[in-house]
Amino acid sequence: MPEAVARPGTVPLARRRLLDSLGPLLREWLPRQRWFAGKGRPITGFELVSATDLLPPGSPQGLIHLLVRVKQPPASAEPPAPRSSDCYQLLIGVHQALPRHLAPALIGHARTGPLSGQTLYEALHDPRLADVLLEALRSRARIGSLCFEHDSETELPAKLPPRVLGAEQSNSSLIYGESYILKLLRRVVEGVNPDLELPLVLARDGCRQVPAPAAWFLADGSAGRGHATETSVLGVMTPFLSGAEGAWELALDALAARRPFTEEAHGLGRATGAVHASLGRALPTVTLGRAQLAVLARAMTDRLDGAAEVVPALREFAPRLRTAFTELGALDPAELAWSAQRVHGDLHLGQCLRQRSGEWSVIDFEGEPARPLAERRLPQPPVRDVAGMLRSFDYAARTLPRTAAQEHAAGPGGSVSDMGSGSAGEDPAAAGPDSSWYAEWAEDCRAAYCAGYAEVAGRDPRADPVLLRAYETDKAVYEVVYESRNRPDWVSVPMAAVRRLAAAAGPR
Ligand SMILES: Nc1ncnc2c1ncn2[C@@H]1O[C@H](COP(=O)(O)OP(=O)(O)O)[C@@H](O)[C@H]1O
Ligand SMILES: O=P(O)(O)O[C@H]1O[C@H](CO)[C@@H](O[C@H]2O[C@H](CO)[C@@H](O)[C@H](O)[C@H]2O)[C@H](O)[C@H]1O
Repeated sequence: MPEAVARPGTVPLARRRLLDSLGPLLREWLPRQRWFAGKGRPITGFELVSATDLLPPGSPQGLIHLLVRVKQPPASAEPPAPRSSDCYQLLIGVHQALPRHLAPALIGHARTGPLSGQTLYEALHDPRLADVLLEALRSRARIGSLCFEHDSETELPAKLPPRVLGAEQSNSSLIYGESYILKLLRRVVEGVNPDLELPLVLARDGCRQVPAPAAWFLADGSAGRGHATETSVLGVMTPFLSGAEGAWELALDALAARRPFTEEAHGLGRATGAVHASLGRALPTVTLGRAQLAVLARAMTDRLDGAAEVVPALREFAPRLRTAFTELGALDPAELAWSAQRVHGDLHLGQCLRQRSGEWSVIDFEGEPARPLAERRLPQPPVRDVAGMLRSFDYAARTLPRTAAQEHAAGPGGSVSDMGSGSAGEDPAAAGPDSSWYAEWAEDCRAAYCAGYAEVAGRDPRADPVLLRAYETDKAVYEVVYESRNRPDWVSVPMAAVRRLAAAAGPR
């Protein structure tokens, strides 16, 4: 079954005709957006799920909130399930003539349909329109099927100056007055979204490692639609940790200065342990029996098989990688110290921020965006997150030497926008004279992280090597697919791990 996306309600005909104006422009514009998940597949059509005017009639400019389903042929053997359409959240500004400062936000000039003659642009970049969202959150507005909410303890100030977060991300974020950050989810799915669900649960449990949601907005499936559908989370606002530094950047800085990162890794392990302890307290846990292990092993094997269809370079390693999953399925559950519980689901260095106080925060509980929501919300052994972080230390240690080599090759003033010419088959980081230093750096981080985790969680992930190896392998396979779709120049990074994990499996 394809994943449920927000279904079209009774969108009036006049509104549906908006697509006559927008469709030709979106066809060009969408594939250029980092957050567009359907890159590399042709767009065969659009379907309007909802269109909501956020400004009153007669305003000199327009702000249309859109949920649009984008029809595309499914990728061949796409794991985990073929999807032929995704629903995206768009905020479209409408102007007669676009002011110069908004030029980079241009989507295009409508030539047909009801907006013919108007200039359409990405409204997040327009401070006046960003303010409309803030006001809606402040006033708990209900506009059409959109429901804006804020936490009852939170008094959101008015007129906070907005700016768009420049970072590469899977969604889009607005920062208001350096006090709050509003993440607008781009690919919208129906149902309880862990990106709001888990931080709310953690906040209620008193977990200090995760910023508590201050406000959010939803598309209420039952409001203004022809038939009841489920609610979809569209945006989540949390306090902005001003001056916080990303663990990914900190790790690369340490590598560049040839400094160890073990103290930081240890702190990150403790923070992960605290988040897991809180989730384990607040939400149900499931004992891992033979049947559960078999299901996990089957799912990992299926994902590997699907991934090998998509990325042919994986095929030669698949038989050996599969042994990690076979061993998982054959584990004696009595020997395992872990239960399954809710976890972060896509933990890596980019999801951890060091506050000015030195404390670590964990963000982005959306899980792996390509997986169906129901799967992302299943209880999992917490080792899954641990494996994600262990992979991330390896990523950092392989990324820095690649970047440095590129800078060197580009010469003074050269660009390093391309992360390397590495194809799936190469491992440039392994070839350099310093490769053992980088490998040790990652190994030390991994050990320090697990030690920090064990101090808080009471269980050392290294005590269950079969479980850990299975999850690391599963993650590396996911990363190969992720990179081949989103950042093909990075594929050699997870491919190096695939090679290492396959070699460690010995003869099949
Ligand atoms: N509460 C916060 N305080 C400061 N920066 C944040 C906060 N939340 C997110 N960020 C910044 O926004 C970036 C993207 O956030 P994230 O939730 O990971 O979005 P996405 O799912 O789009 O990747 C992070 O890498 C971080 O730099
Ligand atoms: O956008 P998200 O942060 O939700 O996660 C996706 O993108 C990540 C990259 O931005 C990707 O992470 C991979 O690259 C990181 C370095 O950029 C590295 O630290 C991670 O270990 C590696 O998995 C993530 O997998 C993907 O889901």
